[in-house]
Amino acid sequence: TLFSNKKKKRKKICYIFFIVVNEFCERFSYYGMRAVLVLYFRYFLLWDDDLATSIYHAFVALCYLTPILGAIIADSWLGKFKTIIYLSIVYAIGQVTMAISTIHDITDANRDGTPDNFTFHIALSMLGLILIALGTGGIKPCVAAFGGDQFQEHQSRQLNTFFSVFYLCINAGSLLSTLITPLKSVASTLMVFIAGSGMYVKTDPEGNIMWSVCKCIGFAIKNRFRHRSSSYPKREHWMDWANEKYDKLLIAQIKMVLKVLFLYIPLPMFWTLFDQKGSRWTLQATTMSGDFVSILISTVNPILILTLVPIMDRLIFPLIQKCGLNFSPLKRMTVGMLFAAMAFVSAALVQIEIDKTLPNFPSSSESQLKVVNTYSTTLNVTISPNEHLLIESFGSSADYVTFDHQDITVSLNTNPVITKAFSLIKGGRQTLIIPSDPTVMYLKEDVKSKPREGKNAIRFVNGYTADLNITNLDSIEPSATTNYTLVNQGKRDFVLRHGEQWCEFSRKFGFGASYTFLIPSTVFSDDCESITEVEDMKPNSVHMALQIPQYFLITTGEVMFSVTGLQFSYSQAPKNMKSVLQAGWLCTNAVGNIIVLIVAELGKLPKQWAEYLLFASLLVAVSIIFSIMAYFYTYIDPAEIEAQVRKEQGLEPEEMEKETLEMEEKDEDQKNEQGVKQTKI
Ligand SMILES: CC(C)[C@H](NC(=O)[C@H](C)N)C(=O)O
Repeated sequence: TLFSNKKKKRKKICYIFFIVVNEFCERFSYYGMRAVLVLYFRYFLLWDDDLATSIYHAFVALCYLTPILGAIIADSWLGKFKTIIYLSIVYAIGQVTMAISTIHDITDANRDGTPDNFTFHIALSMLGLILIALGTGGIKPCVAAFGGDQFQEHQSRQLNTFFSVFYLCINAGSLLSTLITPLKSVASTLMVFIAGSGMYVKTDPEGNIMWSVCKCIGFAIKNRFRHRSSSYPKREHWMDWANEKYDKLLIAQIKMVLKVLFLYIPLPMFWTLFDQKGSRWTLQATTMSGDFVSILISTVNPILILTLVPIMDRLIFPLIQKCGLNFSPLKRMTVGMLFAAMAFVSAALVQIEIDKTLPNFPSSSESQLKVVNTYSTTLNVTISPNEHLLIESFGSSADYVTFDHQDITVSLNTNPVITKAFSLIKGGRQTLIIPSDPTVMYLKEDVKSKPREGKNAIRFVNGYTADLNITNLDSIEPSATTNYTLVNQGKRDFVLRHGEQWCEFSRKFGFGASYTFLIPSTVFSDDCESITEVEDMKPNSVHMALQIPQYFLITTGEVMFSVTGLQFSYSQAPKNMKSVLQAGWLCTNAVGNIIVLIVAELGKLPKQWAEYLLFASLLVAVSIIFSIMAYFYTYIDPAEIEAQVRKEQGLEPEEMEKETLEMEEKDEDQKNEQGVKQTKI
């Protein structure tokens, strides 16, 4: 017996391995593709930021809505195993379609590097994304529930460990996703999953269960309405009004599912905060300094998950249990929400620090102006009505001057005095460039937000007497100013050239600054030494390491909320509705994403820190509501309830046991048979 038990255990570990590796590969593919999706929209389809982010969030939301479809297919028709196989094929076709849509040569007849027919590429990529959403979302509830199905009722501890390992694999896949191409991983997902085929415990679908559930609920509501008069005796539960027509077992199962789904109503708020990691927090990072921006953003969450899940499972939760505290799943989820709220408080505090260092940008009714003087002497600049600036040669005004009107007149104390009228841009920042011939002074538009991704915006004013060529820039005419170019942090070299003459100019950049470099007429004679720099925008000074506490808090929250939610959704679902409840759980994520899309993108508060605090307060309020709902929730053992109902229906426990035994024996025979077949092959 001992030997056969050990053998069974080893076998189980083996086929659980196939399932978790399958999840690893799938998440690898999904996150790998997701990481480059916004870039594809921005730089291939040439969409603007807003459209790219909206379509991205809509795609993510779709990926978490399609689980309902997958669950219906699995529980009512194909069973989980076949659903995973077929939808994985759809998934792979989606990835191939998406990959084809990125080949610009297909419509680039004139070979200029730009596709000629954007509509074709957009249509193809949208089709690809829909197929991917169908594939990834469709299989998601099935894989988790299918993994859970491999355990027996008494193995609740192992089941919890399975879900923790399952979650670890999700995050390991997400972490490594940038290293290997997504396409290969979809193919390997399928192969890994099929490889374990002969070993799995496969539960059969029980007819069109979803249709029966809907009909049963519909009947209960109709019947209740028909018997609304007080002369009819009350029933314990409104679903009991379906007793006349429907099987007691089905009604009991629906009650279990509805109870859990009701509990899920407040949960999307957690995901609303969680999903802003990828949007608001990423933007926050671009206003900070530190040279690990991209690494931090894409890897900190999965790395923390990989560390925190084992710590929680092996240390924190057992310790809490040893202290005699009952840290039930719903309590864990509430605490998880509070951690997420704390993460947003931490983000707000960081934002307040950042705001102290940010430039004072103009409001929509104001205009800002700076003056740069490349004339040969110091100038007295008067901007009507009463702004007087003294600006040295090859220098600039100390900071931007803010005007609440747009029409200004500028006078220079040259001989004769030069006066010129300008109209400033409302809500904009501009620089008045005074060249060597001040009569042609002109306005140049400046950046009015922090350069993206911590880059630096730089431009050059040519005070040299002839055209100049600068590395990576078009040639600049005398007195002209280049447009901004974005450069990365670190030391950058520029070579300035005019005919045979050249000199090299080096500059070390921080993060998120903006500079105007003034090139004097002596540039070649002093080997670029005399180039002066005007700081239009200071580099970021709040270090990105300050974001670590908020990532730590939200990930701790995720471990408590998400891993527990996954286990809870499986354990509280009746046998034939496991995937449906997994899908319901995933839907809370979809709704959270939709809220981000609507509330966070449209209803922006003027102060970012205030928005963070608002979200934190909302989540605290929601977690209080959830804890009250959880207080009234009684944990159930679905198998026990089902057995009890069966017993009430007259099916003797011995018969049931016999039935179970027969099924187990059948399963074992089937597996042995397949094992023999495989050996023969
Ligand atoms: C959406 C889920 C929370 C889960 N994501 C993660 O675990 C992230 C990577 N920490 C998933 O199933 O992708």
